[in-house]
Amino acid sequence: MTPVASDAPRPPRTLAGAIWETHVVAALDGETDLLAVDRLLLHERTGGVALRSLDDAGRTVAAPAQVFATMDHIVDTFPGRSDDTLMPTGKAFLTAMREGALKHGITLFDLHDPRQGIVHVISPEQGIVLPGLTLACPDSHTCTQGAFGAIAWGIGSTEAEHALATMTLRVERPHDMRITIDGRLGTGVTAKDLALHIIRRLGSGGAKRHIVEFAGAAVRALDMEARMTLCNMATELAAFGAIIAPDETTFAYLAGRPYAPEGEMWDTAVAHWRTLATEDAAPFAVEHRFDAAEVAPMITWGTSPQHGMPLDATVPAFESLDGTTGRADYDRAIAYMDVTPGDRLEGLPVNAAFIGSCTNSRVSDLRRAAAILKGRKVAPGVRAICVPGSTQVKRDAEAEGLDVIFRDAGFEWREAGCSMCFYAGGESFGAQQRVVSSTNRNFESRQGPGTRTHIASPETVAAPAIAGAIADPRRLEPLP
Ligand SMILES: CC(C)[C@H](C(=O)O)[C@@H](O)C(=O)O
Ligand code: SF4
Repeated sequence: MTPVASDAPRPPRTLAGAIWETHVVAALDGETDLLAVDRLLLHERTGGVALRSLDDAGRTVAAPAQVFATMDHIVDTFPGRSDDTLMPTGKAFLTAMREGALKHGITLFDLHDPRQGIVHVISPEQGIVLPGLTLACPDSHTCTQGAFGAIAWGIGSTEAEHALATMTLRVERPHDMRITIDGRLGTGVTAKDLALHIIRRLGSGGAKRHIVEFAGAAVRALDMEARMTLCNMATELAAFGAIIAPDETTFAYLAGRPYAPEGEMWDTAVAHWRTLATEDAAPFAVEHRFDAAEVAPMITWGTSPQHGMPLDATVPAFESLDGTTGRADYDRAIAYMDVTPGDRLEGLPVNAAFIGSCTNSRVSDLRRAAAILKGRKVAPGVRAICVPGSTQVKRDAEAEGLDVIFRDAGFEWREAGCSMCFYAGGESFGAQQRVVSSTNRNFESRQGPGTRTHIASPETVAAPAIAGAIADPRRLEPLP
């Protein structure tokens, strides 16, 4: 028999393209594939709704062992927390999640479970996300988990219901984008600063319908927690997903995690994971290149993550934004944030500082903030809060004594959850309050009606907490 076309050399593939291909169950119409989903993650804010609706339709969960759920978005994070939510009318979400998980045999990391925490923090921590997998979750920051070399993307509740019932999803094939970051980040410059730098340049819609592969020497040099911060912020580029090729850093992080393979299975898995990389000459629809040496500590001045600026710069004039923000949006952002074009942000008094969220609440984030807080005190009148991303992070931080540093400085030390990253938790800083925050979104009223949010790295949040005004962590008053 004449050999068929499969003997023809296969065109080179991108990392995301290769993982995608191995998960196609059926090519549907046009650009849409039916994709196998290896892991489905749920949280109480959207997951309970999906489970209820599945029940109402008389369907069951296809593969409960591949579905994991947590309580994070609306849980009480006050010390010694109640078994409840601070969100008015929120109780129903918790109940639906609990009942649904129990009924369908889904593993739930409930309140008071040592594995509880923000979904994108606990999945890596537990070894649920692994290189080469597809992972979906009804939450927009799911691309955080692409840091492990997985295709991880956010879905809606209706899609979550479909995935629960079939472990497949209809997905429009995203395009490949590569963002290469050459060189090395400077001292005191973090993955968060890098992300804000990229978003400022490409705009908040800059990666729409793309899977962004982060590559280059500066990315290889990041530890897993920093890689997660970078991939997390790809959501603010409107990316479908973000991905980083797995390497020794990835394998070292995953080894021994509860749901990671063990023994011979681990060796087989790592041998496969080592093959997961973009092939030479694989085509990308879009390529961007950045020089890590040009990245400075960043902070946002406006109401979109694309409104970033170097911490020591001045609030940009409209004309300098190169068309990424329209005039009306610019004027509105300036008015809402009560900042003045041409002025520095440094020295602007703040009312609160928040360290937390799936972007920057892992132990390395808390460690770096604590290094600034050690021996110092939060300025009078500033409300300072630290919310570890998971109960495990909290315990690890406490084992190192970080909680003592935060508390001695005058920070509240909370239980794990999304907390004041967004208002749905039911707690707010208040109208016109200026907050520096290690979170990912500075939208109007994101942290409560009228609250003004400046996003930055944990160290750039710690410094204003001490100074009482926006301040550069590299230039704080020296300790006596
Ligand atoms: C509530 C949830 C669906 C939402 C999201 O999808 O991202 C939240 O996590 C957020 O960060 O705004
Ligand atoms: S920490 Fe914030 S951004 Fe992350 S999942 Fe929770 S609410 Fe969304």
